[in-house]
This record gives sequence, C-alpha cells and structure tokens, in this order.
Amino acid sequence: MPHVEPGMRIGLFGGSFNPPHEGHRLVAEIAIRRLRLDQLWWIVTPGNPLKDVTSLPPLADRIAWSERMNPDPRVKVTAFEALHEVRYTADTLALVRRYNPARRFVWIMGADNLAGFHRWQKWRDIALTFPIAVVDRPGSTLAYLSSKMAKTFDYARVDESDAALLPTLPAPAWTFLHGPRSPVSSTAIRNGTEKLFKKA
Ligand SMILES: Nc1ncnc2c1ncn2[C@@H]1O[C@H](COP(=O)(O)OP(=O)(O)OP(=O)(O)O)[C@@H](O)[C@H]1O
Ligand SMILES: O=C(O)c1ccc[n+]([C@@H]2O[C@H](COP(=O)([O-])O)[C@@H](O)[C@H]2O)c1
Repeated sequence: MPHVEPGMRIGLFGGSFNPPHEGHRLVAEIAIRRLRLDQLWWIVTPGNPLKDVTSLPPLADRIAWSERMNPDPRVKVTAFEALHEVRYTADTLALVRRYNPARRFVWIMGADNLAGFHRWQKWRDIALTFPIAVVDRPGSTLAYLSSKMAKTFDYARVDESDAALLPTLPAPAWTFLHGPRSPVSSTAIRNGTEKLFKKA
C-alpha cells in the first residue's frame, strides 16, 4: 500500500484495467482536480468479483500498462489487494482504513458502476466507510437519479460544486461529477484488437 502523510487527501480508483485507456486517465485527472487530491491510488484488481476473469491478462501486465500511461507522480499504481488476498471492495476499504485510521480517502468510480453498485458485496458498508465520487460516463449519466445506491443515499448527496469538501466529510457522502466524458471502454479496445488479429 502506498505511503500516506497526515492530512493527505487520497482517491481510491479500482479497476480491471484490461487494458487501461484514456477514459481511465480522464477519470483520474477529473478526480484529482475536482476533489483536490494529493494522491490517487490506481488499484489494479486481481479480478472483479462480478466479472468472468478466466481470460483476464496477468496482474503484472495490467500493472505495467497502467504505469506506462500514468506519468503524473500523484497517481500511484498499486495492486495491494492481491498481496492481501482481498478482492471485494468492502474488504479493500476496511483494510485501507485499518492501515490508515486517521487519513482522508474517497472511493472513485465511473457512472456505470453506480448503476450496478447495489449488486456489490456489502455495498451499504462501502458507502458507510468512505465518501464516494462518481464520474460521469456516456450511457450512464442518469444513474445518479435512478440507481438504488443514489436513492438509498439520497440524503448523503453532496452538490458537485462542493466536491472539494468530499475528502473531509464523514461517510456516507457522495457526489456525481459531470464534465468532459470519454466514450472509450476496455471492451471496445479488446474487440478492436480481436478484429485486427482476425484480419492478420
Ligand atoms: N470512459 C470512462 N468514463 C468514466 N469512467 C470510466 C470509463 N472507463 C472506465 N471507467 C471507470 O473506471 C473503472 C475501471 O473500469 P474498467 O477497468 O472496468 O474499464 P472498462 O472500460 O469499464 O472495462 P470493460 O469494458 O472491460 O468493462 C470503473 O469504475 C469504470 O466505471
Ligand atoms: O466488491 C464487489 O462486490 C465489487 C463488484 C464489482 C466491482 N468491484 C470493484 O470495482 C472496481 C471496478 O471494477 P471494474 O471491473 O469495473 O474495473 C474494481 O476495484 C472492482 O474490484 C467490486
């Protein structure tokens, strides 16, 4: 787990990163700027518990690709979940809090994950552990109105004009960040690559 100094504001951005792409980089950039983060941990998962991971490339490859696309020293690519043998986000956040009891963390995810957040293990506990910032994504913009998480935690919603306060607020607290959006997805990149392979 990366080192944290007292008072630092840290974003936790988990993903499969299979492969990492411009959309991820945009999320990181928006989160760092709007939440005024000192660091963003780009957490490469050993495998999303809700996805078929049989054809997931090795963790070492996804780490190397992620490092290559992140020259910003504030972005710390890490895979501590694998080392600690956790993959559910509720466990990840509990671990982060245990190691850094007095620090300020925010969980960051794209709007597509807000739509299905209520299917994550212990999703209410996640929302009660750290504040959450959701970054808009084409196709999922309305998740901030319709998702079960948005409705359940409507009372804890923070206006995005106050997003910079989020790391200092006790959970539950969450916001939805509108702004520049990227239509890129790892699936589209993988499919494009497959097509190229087929042509060759
Ligand atoms: N273009 C994007 N805009 C906003 N958020 C994104 C974008 N792409 C990915 N994310 C977010 O980044 C995190 C990691 O995503 P992930 O690695 O699964 O990429 P993906 O493109 O969604 O992959 P796949 O197509 O394989 O599902 C998730 O929280 C996801 O919502
Ligand atoms: O904890 C869960 O039940 C859970 C379910 C789905 C996704 N996640 C986490 O959400 C993050 C984004 O996953 P992905 O595959 O959309 O990149 C990643 O850190 C996953 O471990 C976590």
